[in-house]
Formats: sequence, structure tokens, C-alpha cells
Amino acid sequence: MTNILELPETEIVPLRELDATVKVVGSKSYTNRFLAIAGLCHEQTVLRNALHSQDTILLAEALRAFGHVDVDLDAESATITVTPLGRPMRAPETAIDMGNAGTPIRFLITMAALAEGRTVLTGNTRMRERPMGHLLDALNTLGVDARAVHGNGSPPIEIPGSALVGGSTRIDGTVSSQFTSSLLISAPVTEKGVQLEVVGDLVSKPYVDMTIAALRQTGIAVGRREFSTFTVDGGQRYRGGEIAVEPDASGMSYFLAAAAVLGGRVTIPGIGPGSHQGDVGLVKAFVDMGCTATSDTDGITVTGGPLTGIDIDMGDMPDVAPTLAVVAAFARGRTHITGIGNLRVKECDRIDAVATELGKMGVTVDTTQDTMTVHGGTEPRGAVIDTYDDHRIAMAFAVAGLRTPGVVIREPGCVVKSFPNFWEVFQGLRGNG
Ligand SMILES: O=C(O)C1=C[C@@H](OP(=O)(O)O)[C@@H](O)[C@H](O)C1
Ligand SMILES: C=C(OP(=O)(O)O)C(=O)O
Repeated sequence: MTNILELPETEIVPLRELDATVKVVGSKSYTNRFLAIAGLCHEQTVLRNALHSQDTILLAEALRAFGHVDVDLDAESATITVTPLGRPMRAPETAIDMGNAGTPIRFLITMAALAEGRTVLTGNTRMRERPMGHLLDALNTLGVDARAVHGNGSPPIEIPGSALVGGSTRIDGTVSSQFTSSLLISAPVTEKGVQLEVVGDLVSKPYVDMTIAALRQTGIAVGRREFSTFTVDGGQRYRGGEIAVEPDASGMSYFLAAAAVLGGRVTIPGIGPGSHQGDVGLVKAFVDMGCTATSDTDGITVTGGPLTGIDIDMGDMPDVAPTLAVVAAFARGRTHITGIGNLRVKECDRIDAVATELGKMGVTVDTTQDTMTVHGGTEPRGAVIDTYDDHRIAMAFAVAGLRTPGVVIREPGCVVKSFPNFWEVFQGLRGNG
């Protein structure tokens, strides 16, 4: 069988009917959180339904490089086991290359300040443009002299060892929530704990809720006043044991979107109303556009209907904005998406990428620095879609190809960042429907 991941491009064959139950991979965000936590824990941690993707594997390998834990990755059983070796965390002699794994590198920047010795964290070309300056400023206030080697706030980042003891600091929340999460994850094992004040309007808030949920689940007490101040006492100990990771809500979005654009039905088991993953909010957006949905112990089900454009602030669910934009291309009327300025600093500039690629399909998209307006109503036409080494562009536009003939996705292998078996699951829609 052809491995789509290795092809220069793949043409999506349209699908007329869809009625499927889809098993998506474990959450990237929870896998990253529990891996980082396990890397600070003195007990063994076993993650079930853990995501084995490029980003989580890079984080696992980075933890191993600090020499204090063994990390066993069993992709077959979707299990990751992290076992402390009873040695201190020690910076590796060479720089750690984190590819374009944004969440992992940002979590590691703070963790590295707990290790012995100087750590250098770097990444690929795009990563070397991604912003980390706010996190460096917060660490500097805590007395950690972490710095961008080229003085531009981006990797490579150099972090001095044995430098983080805790204290009070402020974090600018307007660019990425990952900085707040990073500080919260390392805070409990510092000597003094951390009092954190978030300044500016925090983006991607649900990810901070996920961090706090992960900390509490592993035995950590966190005090908070909404999204403005967080207090974590030092000298706490993370609890190990077995942890089940829920399905990935961002990965789920492509299949729910398929139901929306085809007027079909898709059910995602294992995720429901109790989830802290903000991307679950896309379900309500689809309902507002004309779909019907249920969310209960069986999972989330979306059934497509005639679609109409909406106005929506996606600041709480940035990763599914490309998914919604593609669905909006098939809706009657205009969809106005706001609150998405930080889409410009993700794996690619996702505002420009979505506008350019939908443009190739004959769909007009107006953009500003932090908004996108998709003008639906004209049936999109087939096009060769560039993916900019961005998994979410590849997966979102694959959905368009289920309805529009002639959609070709270039470099489909980029999905490995968060969803290595995406194409397999996507092809599975045909057997199912
Ligand atoms: O904490 C996390 O797991 C993530 C936070 C979000 O980033 P920002 O806070 O930078 O928007 C999101 O885009 C990313 O894919 C995962
Ligand atoms: C933005 C993303 O990832 P990260 O910031 O972790 O690289 C993403 O997965 O869409």
C-alpha cells in the first residue's frame, strides 16, 4: 500500500456519503503536559492512549537527553512509560533540536533552568522565528538568565543550570498561553514556589485550564484568580501512576468538519462534555452554522445540515480556526473569525496560508492582522494546496477535497507533527460510510 506520508502530493477523492465513527489519536496537549510532568516526578508514570507523533517524540527524546529518566515509547499500544533513574536532571552537552515543536520547547525552557548545567534549545527554521521573549522576560525576573542566543526572542535559547528557585513574576499573555503553562508546570518543584501574574489579555485560555487540570490530577495544589494570578507553592511532589489521555480535540475537528461539509454524520468516542480541551468549542460553532450535535458518554456526534456563515471569536480555540475557515467556504454567507492574531506565529502564518489556499479554490477571504472573513456561497473549485510544513493546513484542506473534486494536498507527510496516522483514518471514512 502507498504510504501517503512519503508522497510529494496526494489527491483527495470526493466522498458522497458519510456515516462514521472515528477513533482519533490521544491529545497532543495532554501528552506534552503529562510527559513534562513525568519528567519532574520521582515516581514512574504510565500514559495510556498517549500521542506518538513527531512533537511528543521530540519531547520524550529531550527528556531522555537530560539523563534523569528513561522514556519508553510503545506506539503499538499507544503507551509511554517514564521511569525516574534516581539521577539529577543534567543538561546535555550539545544543543537539543526541538524541530518545530512549539509547546515542548516552551515547556522545556523553564524545566531546563532546574537542571544542572547550561542547556541550549533550538529548532528548525520556522522555530527560529517563533516568539519566546515573554517567557524569557518572566524567567529573567525570577533571576534565571535565560536568553535568545541571537537576541531576537527566538531559539536558539540558552538557559543556565540550577537557576530556578521560584519567586514572583509577571507573564505577558497576549502571544501564547504556552508561556504561562510552562511556568506553572515547573513551579511546584521549585524551592520557593511561583506567584504568577498574567498581564494583557491571555490568549488560548483553555490550554491553561488543561495545565491546571493536569497538575491537580498529579497531586499538585494550584491557587488561581481566574486567568490573572496563579499561586503554586514550592517543594511539592508530582504523583506518578497510570494516566489515560483523552482523544485529541484538534485532531477530531477534521472529521467533524467532514460531517459538516458533506451533510453526513461522524461520532468521536471517548471525548465529551467534561473535556477541558477548548477545541471542543468547535462543535457549538458548527451547530451555530446549521449542524446538529450531541455530546454525551458515547462521545461527540456531529450531523451536517445546510450551512450558514457566523461571527465567531476563536481566541479560545486557535488550532481549529483553519478547520472552521474551510467549512465556512461551503456555507452560505460570510464567516467572520476574530481573536486569532497568534495564528500568524504558529507553524506558518495560518491567516495568510488559509487566505491564499482558499483563494486558489475561488473563495474570497479578507484578512487583517488578527481576523479572517471567509465569503461563502460560491461552490469552491479544485486546486493544488500548498501546506507550508503545517499539519493543520494539510488536514483542514483535505476536508475540502471530500466535497470538491480536484483538491490535491502537497507534502501530506507534514501531518506527522500531531497526527501520524491521519491519512489512514481519513481513508477509513470511505470504508465506513
Ligand atoms: O498548550 C498547548 O498545548 C497549546 C497551546 C496553544 O498555543 P498558544 O497558547 O501559543 O496559542 C496551541 O496553539 C498549541 O497547539 C498547543
Ligand atoms: C500550534 C501548534 O503547535 P505548537 O505551538 O505546539 O508547535 C499546533 O499544533 O497547531
